[in-house]
Amino acid sequence: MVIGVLALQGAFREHMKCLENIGVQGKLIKSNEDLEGIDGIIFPGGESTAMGRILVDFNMKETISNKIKRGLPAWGTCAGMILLAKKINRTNKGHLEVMDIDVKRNAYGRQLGSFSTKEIIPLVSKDPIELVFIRAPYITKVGKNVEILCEIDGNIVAAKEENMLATSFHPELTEYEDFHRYFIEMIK
Ligand SMILES: NC(=O)CC[C@H](N)C(=O)O
Repeated sequence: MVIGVLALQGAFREHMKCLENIGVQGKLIKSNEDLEGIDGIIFPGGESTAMGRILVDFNMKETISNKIKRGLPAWGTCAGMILLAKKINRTNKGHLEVMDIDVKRNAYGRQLGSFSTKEIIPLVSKDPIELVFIRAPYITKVGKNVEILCEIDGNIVAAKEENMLATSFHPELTEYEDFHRYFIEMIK
């Protein structure tokens, strides 16, 4: 199994390390050609506007969006979740626009709104795992096929829809690999 990690900007190295830790081969994705031969793709945290613009500049936006719509498993963490969302901040605009969620950017405020917490996420881990939120978004609305995996203080921070997974937080920045294992199980 080979998991692509979008490597245009943001915390892609951390996701590569987590994949290595669980014995899964990662592949840095910097062009459409790199998309060949991958079994899934991860969109890391970073700046969604920057990543979205580079996807357009590199002519990757439609290619990736179509692959996900045709079933390529995809997981977005923080900015990566924003890339997947159909709607951002109640506009009708997104980036890849593949997952039936509306997201609010910088939902906890900007840098000062960053925090971490330990939670049990029933479908993902039986023990509490650390969730790290950095200038994080959250989901404000989900479509009928979206399964909510985690809510904190009434805000949706993790969800799944068919072949897609979205987390407001950064599992790649913690020692907990439960979400990476969960994503791999989604693919198997
Ligand atoms: N840690 C992150 O990925 C921050 C996301 C960033 N605030 C954005 O809106 O794109």
